Amino acid sequence: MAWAPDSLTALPPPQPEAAEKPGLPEVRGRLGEYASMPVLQVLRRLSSGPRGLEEDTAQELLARHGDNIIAGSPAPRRATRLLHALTNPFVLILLVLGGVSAVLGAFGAATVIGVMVLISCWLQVRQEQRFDRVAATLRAMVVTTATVVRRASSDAPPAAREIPIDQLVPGDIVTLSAGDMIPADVRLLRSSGLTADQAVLTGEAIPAAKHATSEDAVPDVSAGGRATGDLGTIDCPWLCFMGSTVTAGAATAVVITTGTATYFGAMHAHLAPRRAETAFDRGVKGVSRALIGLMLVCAPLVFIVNATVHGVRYAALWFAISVAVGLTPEMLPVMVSTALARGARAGARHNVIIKRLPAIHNLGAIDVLCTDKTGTLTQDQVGVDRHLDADGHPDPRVLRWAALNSTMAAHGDAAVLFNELDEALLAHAEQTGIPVDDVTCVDVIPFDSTRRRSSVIVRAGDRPGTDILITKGAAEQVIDCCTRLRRDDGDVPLTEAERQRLLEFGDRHAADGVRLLAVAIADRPPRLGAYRQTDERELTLIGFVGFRDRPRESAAAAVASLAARGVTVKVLTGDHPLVAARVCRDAGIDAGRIVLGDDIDALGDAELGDLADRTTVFARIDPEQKARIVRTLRAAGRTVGFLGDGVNDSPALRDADVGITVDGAVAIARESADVVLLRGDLLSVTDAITEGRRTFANIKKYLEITISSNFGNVLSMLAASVLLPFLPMLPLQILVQNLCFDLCLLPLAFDHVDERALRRPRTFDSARLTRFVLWLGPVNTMADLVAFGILLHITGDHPAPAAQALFHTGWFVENLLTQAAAIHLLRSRRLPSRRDHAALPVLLGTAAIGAIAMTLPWSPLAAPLGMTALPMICLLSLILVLVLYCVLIGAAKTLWHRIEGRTSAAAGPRSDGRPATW
Ligand SMILES: Nc1ncnc2c1ncn2[C@@H]1O[C@H](COP(=O)(O)OP(=O)(O)OP(=O)(O)O)[C@@H](O)[C@H]1O
Repeated sequence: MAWAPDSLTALPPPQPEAAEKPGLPEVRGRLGEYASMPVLQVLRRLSSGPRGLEEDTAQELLARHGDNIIAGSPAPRRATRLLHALTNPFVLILLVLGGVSAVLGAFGAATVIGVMVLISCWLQVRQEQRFDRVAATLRAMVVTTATVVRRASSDAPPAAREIPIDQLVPGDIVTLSAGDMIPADVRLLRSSGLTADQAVLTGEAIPAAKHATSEDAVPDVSAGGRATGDLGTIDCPWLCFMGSTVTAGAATAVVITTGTATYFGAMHAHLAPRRAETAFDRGVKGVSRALIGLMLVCAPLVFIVNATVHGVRYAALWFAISVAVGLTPEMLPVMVSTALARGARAGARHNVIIKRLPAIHNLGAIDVLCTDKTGTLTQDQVGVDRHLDADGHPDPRVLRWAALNSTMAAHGDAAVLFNELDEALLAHAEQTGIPVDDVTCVDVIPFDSTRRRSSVIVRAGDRPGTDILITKGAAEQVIDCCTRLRRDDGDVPLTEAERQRLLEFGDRHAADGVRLLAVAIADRPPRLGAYRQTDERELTLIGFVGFRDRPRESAAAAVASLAARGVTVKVLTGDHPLVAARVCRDAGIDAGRIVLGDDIDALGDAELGDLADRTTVFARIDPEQKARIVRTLRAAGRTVGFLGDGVNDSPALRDADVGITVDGAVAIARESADVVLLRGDLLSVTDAITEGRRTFANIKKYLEITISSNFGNVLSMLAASVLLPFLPMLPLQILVQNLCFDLCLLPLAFDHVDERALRRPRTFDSARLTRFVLWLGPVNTMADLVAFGILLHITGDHPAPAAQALFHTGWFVENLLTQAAAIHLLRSRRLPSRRDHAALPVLLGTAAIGAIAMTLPWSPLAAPLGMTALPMICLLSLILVLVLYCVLIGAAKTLWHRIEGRTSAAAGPRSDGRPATW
């Protein structure tokens, strides 16, 4: 199913002018009209021309048409958010329990439950609003732009410049090249080898060929009996549509419609969200379901035991309801969104922009990072190092042909493909004074990562009547198309032995870290029709140009730090295997046996998954092979991050658990990625992963502490039901205590995290969480049982109702104090110390619980809550129980980590980087 690019959809509310949304038939009709007109008429209708709009006119048009955005996703109103919060399963459970309490006449309990619902919903609405604001701010830092040709005034020359795509207006002239997002619905004016990925609208993965009609030709609408409306469809070759992307080639086009009036705007409601459910969503859902299950088992059990032992059904029911409320983690959604928003803000401080907030969890869980080579392991400062003839002698003529190929790639005013190699060639040609403007361009067969070569066809003034085809590209790929070889004394046939020699020559340079492009040419008779890839044959090889890109100094340290964090780095490159090996060596990566793209096509998914697990470097792979490697690694149970910045990386960026790109990446890479690094090196990825783990560690802490503590309480209540002749705590008191505990746990989202928790990939593991709760919950109960014994001993002489009030108050105080202590004792692997202590918000939260416990029984609220002041002896005894609890829980936790550590060690070393459970 198609997905919608973020920069077009996740936008602020629509402007009034853009609010009227035409339907699909209307949009198609309008596009069909434009498609059926000659180009000049299209330009006249839009009051535009090939020199572009004047800036003032563009501003007027912007005011009239509104921003070029899709008015489909206004921020939900507060009431909608509130409704959403009310339908959260935890809140629904509370509402049901509150309703039942009210029907049974327990108005106090119903009121406290109502307060809990209100607080939980209010916090959730507020937190969601903050969450959206953080997400919008971060997205705004990754602006997608379009290249537009405009004039400052009517007599000023046209100038091309980048503007945010939301500023485009009908009539704007835009230039498109590989990797660009098509920013509006456009009619092509000129094009060269253009193909567009329209999957966003059609779901069809194979790019569609697009071309302009000749300048003033009226498209033949009668051909095939096509009505005007049909021309407004996706299939129309001279229209390109907002949201699709240029996969190859280049074009100049005029904007026909923008924003909601585009095809994409009309379709938007029917498009799928950006991504399906993530591992994080599934994890939160799984834990929520487990908690609801626990509550559904425990609460009836408490009711049955109480009703059987004491026979008081109503009281037992209220009590069971309160237990159920206590077990419901209604603050979980608030906690999760608070932690994610904090993580995203912290990431931004490290120059890491997290475009989709739930991706933070997946960042922390990454155990394999697949990366391309240029810009991550190298500095992306490519320079021409050598230019050699076919015999390996320096030859400036080869440089000139190669530079001509690069210059002509800038065909008309649109760059067909202009990557770092072309840039380096042109810079070098300029420096050395080699002329590259003495020919005219006839056609371009653009570069693509599967062919790994690009061709241009030129005419030179001194060779009238001949088209010269110039091809440059990966040595093997160009040599494959050659039948002759240029020598000083003339061209000779390319024999098999020569072919082998040339390939070995290429390998020798590659082993030295030099990217070698072969350059070949051929004369062709002039023709009217376009040139195609099949014309790249029977060429004459004239030589090679070699490039160097210095290794990034930080790469080795970054790779080592990723390894120390349990993340295996794999390099997926379209480059030569020996260049890849050299770059890896410089970056401290042991390349091992390098696997080539051609070797994996015959493999089934399972075989490839296995091979990918064992392989560090894949070379000469095309974009689909990159994506397939990522998919098979995921299918084999790995959590895969993919770091890339090119057009050829976008399928893999989308298929990875977390797509990571850099700020200077092509638009489609930035659209496909979840995370954008403002500083493009691997060290930023380490920062991003660490932030992901920190966020997840805090969510995990919240779950461990709240569930183990509540579970311990349930066990204590069951024990009390059997041992005591009365309920151990009043239902209302359970609810108040639960409310205090829940609120004081929220600051855990801002807590410090133990360095050890950041060392390994982490992911949701319900089984381990269950073991943790089953191990530590009963320790909680042990302390409670001691407290029960002491309280029974103290209350022995008192008359019954007063004794019960004292008992209830005593356990209320003891329970709150032990819960506050549990936050500090369980929040980290280590026991609290000066080096490892809670963050200030957590300290304040627990201080608040302590203060509530120590003041409530003496406050005016004591009587309504059925509490009484505690005698000093009782208080001191409870403090002793608290000390006992701290010793027990500290020992139990240390033992737990030891046993779990041993179990994981017995299960095998984790040098493979597989995610550790928490
Ligand atoms: N502009 C170009 N013209 C001709 N050939 C090129 C050009 N750019 C790259 N090539 C050739 O195509 C090969 C693959 O390039 P591609 O850009 O697909 O690799 P990549 O996976 O992006 O590489 P990296 O890992 O360095 O980012 C290069 O090794 C080179 O031989």
